[in-house]
Amino acid sequence: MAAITRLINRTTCSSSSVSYFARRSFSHAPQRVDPKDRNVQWVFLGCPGVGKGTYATRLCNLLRVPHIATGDLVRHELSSKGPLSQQLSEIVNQGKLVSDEIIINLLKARLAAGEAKGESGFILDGFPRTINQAEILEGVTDIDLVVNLKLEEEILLEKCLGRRMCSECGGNFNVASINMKGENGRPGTVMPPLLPPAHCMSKLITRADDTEAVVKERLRIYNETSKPVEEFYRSRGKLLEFDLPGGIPESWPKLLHALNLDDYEEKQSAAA
Ligand SMILES: Nc1ncnc2c1ncn2[C@@H]1O[C@H](COP(=O)(O)OP(=O)(O)O)[C@@H](O)[C@H]1O
Repeated sequence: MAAITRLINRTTCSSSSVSYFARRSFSHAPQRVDPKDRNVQWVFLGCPGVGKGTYATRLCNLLRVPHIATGDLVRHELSSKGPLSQQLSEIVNQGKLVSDEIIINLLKARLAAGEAKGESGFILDGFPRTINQAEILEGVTDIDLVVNLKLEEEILLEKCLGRRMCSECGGNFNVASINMKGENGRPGTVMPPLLPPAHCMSKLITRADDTEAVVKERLRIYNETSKPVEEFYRSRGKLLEFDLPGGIPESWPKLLHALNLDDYEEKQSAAA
């Protein structure tokens, strides 16, 4: 983690110098820690609404690694009303991507804070979202695995519109009830709502960027800008494609199986 923070530290001048540095950093590769001697370094990819945050959080709790979501870093910056917040709110509320430079700075600060606490490993959620970001990451650290979560676009829209957050505890919920019939050999998808406990019910808020127009724009940008990141990792043999079969009870065990972690949960609870 120290190496990634040090190198990202030097990538903050402009997006063109960022990619220049990313390329250069290959020839000055830092000492990379053998995967045996550190925790996992994984990336979660997927369209808005697919559930990256939900599954990444669960895996982070299981594997005891930090969940680093760049969307959370952006929202935290927005709510802090700091110098960047006005600029960020305009970008985010239009469904656009924040510049690579800003996002790298936020990530750098998050990694430095983690490093100070002695964190090891991570699951990145929402980063990288451009080829430039993927190159920067490749220039500074090893990514072991990239999980690409997939769902039908129709479902993604409904799920984004159903997202709710408790303004008090920060818990994430979803009021959408998905019941999509199967057709042409494709199985149907049932995803029951993920309702909050009674004490959160009156405190639910909706993200300002979860309106229909903004979600459609985010999906468009994902397909145009972030989809190539899938190919970036596919060509390096690191991409694990995972079609979500349904809601959490159905998908979670299958995801653990796909990650060769079937017994991990039981072993962890037995050891606790
Ligand atoms: N890696 C990134 N690069 C650029 N912008 C980002 C990145 N991660 C997050 N953002 C900004 O934060 C917003 C919210 O991100 P996130 O919570 O990951 O949303 P989503 O629901 O689209 O997955 C994005 O629409 C974008 O404006």
